[in-house]
Amino acid sequence: MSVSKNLQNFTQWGRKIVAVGRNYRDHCAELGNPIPKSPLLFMKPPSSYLIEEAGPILIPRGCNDIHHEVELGVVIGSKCQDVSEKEVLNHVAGYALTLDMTARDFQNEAKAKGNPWAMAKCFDTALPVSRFIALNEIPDPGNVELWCKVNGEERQRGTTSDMIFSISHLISYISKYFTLDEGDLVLTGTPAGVGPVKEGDVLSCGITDLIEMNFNVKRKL
Ligand SMILES: O=C([O-])CC(=O)C(=O)O
Ligand SMILES: [Mg+2]
Repeated sequence: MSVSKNLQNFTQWGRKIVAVGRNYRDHCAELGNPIPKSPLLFMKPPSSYLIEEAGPILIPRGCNDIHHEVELGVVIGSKCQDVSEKEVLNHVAGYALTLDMTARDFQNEAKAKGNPWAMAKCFDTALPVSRFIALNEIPDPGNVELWCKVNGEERQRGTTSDMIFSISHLISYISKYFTLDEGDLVLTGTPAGVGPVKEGDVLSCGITDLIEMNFNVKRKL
């Protein structure tokens, strides 16, 4: 599809972000979570976007266990409402490399109490994001290798071919319940290897042979 209205700047559109959790078996196993029978969805706000030039990832106040989760993001190019799996790729404008930063201690507390995950997932700088990646740069989104390093040491390496629910399935499923609009972003879940970063660390992640991004980590004062 053609990319309209300067979608390259999708982070400035202020559009919604739908995140998928537990979409890789190895990540479900490492956190002791069951394999979902249907996609597990949560939201992140546009205020959590962090581009590389904008400064460090800020550990939220009171958080003592913030985790990296490298994920492939899908940028929606046109309205999706009850879209079939076959039609999904006609509505995709491009991609982005993302980090679904997670305050794991806040999330564990929320899980134990049966509460929502907003405090764990929505804080400022919780969504480091790359430049817009055009469709032709990722010819097969079902076979993309993602990696993540902390201070140069590899922590995550996985491929989107290991997703439990494919990108087509995820976007079709979401669109049956709520409308996705041009400029929205869908985070597709993280492979295994999630773990903590601390103040002073450098967090790097990439898509093999395509893109890399680096962020300093600081504590919010
Ligand atoms: O916090 C979690 O483990 C759920 C999640 O976002 C993911 O699997 O990517
Ligand atoms: Mg995630």
